[in-house]
Amino acid sequence: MVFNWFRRKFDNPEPDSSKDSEQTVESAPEQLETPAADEAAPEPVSNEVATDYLAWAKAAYQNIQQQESAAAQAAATVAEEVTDAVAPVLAVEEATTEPLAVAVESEASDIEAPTVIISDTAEATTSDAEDLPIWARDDRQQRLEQLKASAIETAEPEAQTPDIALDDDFLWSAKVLADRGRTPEQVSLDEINWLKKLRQGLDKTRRGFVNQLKALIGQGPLNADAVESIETLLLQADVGIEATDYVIETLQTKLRQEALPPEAAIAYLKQILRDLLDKPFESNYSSEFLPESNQLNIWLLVGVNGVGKTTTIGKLAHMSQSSGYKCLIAAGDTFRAAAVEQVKVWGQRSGIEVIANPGQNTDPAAVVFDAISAARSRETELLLVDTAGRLQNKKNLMDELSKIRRIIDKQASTAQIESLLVLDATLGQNGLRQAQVFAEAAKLSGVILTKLDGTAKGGVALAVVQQLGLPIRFIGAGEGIEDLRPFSSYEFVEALLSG
Ligand SMILES: Nc1nc2c(ncn2[C@@H]2O[C@H](COP(=O)(O)OP(=O)(O)OP(=O)(O)O)[C@@H](O)[C@H]2O)c(=O)[nH]1
Repeated sequence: MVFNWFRRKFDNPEPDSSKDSEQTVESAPEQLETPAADEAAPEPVSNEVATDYLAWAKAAYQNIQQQESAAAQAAATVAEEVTDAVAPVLAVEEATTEPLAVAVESEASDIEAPTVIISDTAEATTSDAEDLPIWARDDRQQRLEQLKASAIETAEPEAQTPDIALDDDFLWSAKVLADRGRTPEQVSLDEINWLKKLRQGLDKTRRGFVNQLKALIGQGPLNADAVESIETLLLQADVGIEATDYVIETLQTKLRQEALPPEAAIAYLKQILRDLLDKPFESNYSSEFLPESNQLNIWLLVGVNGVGKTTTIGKLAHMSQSSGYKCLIAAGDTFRAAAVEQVKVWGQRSGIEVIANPGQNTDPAAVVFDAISAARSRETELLLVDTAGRLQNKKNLMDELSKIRRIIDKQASTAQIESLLVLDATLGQNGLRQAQVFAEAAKLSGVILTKLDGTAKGGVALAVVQQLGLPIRFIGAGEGIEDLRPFSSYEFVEALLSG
């Protein structure tokens, strides 16, 4: 099923401290999370709440099954049509066509209605209730059993098994979407898969500091020792000095005014983090970030070598194409010959054309010039420009980037231009140092944070926004083509603190 990642719609926008609490699952309006700053409410803990979320997740799960079945059916129908179309030829060339017909048929039968599996991890994770998020505790095991009994569809013996499991990750992802006002009918497998990935990606950061942080904050009003410990934890997770000071001061002010019960204190902390991540939207930047349809958008990706620019171009191209935009890639990293090949491979994966100059060390600005002309003649909506990360010295790199940017501004003055700095989360604070230089050469307008999977430095997202004043537009949490998605402060903070 095609899912437009740039136009995700939520009834509950990302919570904002100036707004009232928002309604969550329709059937349980009293179970509100994401409370307003001044009326932080506890996370839902009662059995009924967990039951409602489970019921919601089950409905979403069944909906996804249906979507996947329908998609498989549609694919099978197409394959059948291909078989039919091939049939007349078969009659003429009997000897050679028989194997072909078999091949087409087997392709069709490969795409049968999906089997749904309930993962064993659901059981495994319930063995230690203390490890579970609050919303998922209590008699969850029992309810999961009931769900299994009612939700599983019997597998066709030879049917293909898709990657759907009603496990702990699914339930957590479903809750995040439910809290934003989604109905079970609006949930796509793509979103569930991404949220799972995000949650898993932030696992190290969560284990490293968030659990200790929660324990400290949950103790009630902060004394000097607790403040010092929280500061240390935040700095260890690479949240940075400025963002750490902001978090501590805001938290302390609140806790001085009123004693918040542990869950309310955590909810308030979430609010502080979201506000910090969304701060750029208060001034120069729109919270919406998407290519404008039916016109040329140019996204220039810059950053030092190895941070993941080329990979990110490939993932962005795939996501944009599958969200319905006409895309083109400019292979502007002419410094590293392999980078051109690498970006071509990514282009091939999604059937997206790559404009490149076959010569080595050619002028990247010339490639960009050609790509803009090609984009115009092909009515491209999104042109993604890869750039080099390493030149002989910093001055060369910056001169080259300035030149590329000048060409874009001149040749495509009516295009929507975005200049995105790609930062590697595993580098933490160190990665931020180059940002200023790039800001001047490329006129940065946003950040893409890569490699959030497998790092304990996920807190760097907060440092990025606080120190650079730029919004994070996308985050990468894996090497796969679907492992990059638009950034949502709500989802990020939930994965960080309640995953
Ligand atoms: N785990 C993980 N690896 C990533 C992610 N994004 C990129 N990578 C990996 O990071 C490595 C470097 O990625 P590239 O895309 O080549 O980096 P680059 O910035 O284009 O590098 P240069 O072309 O040298 O400037 C590759 O092995 C990628 O697979 C991510 O989100 N998670």
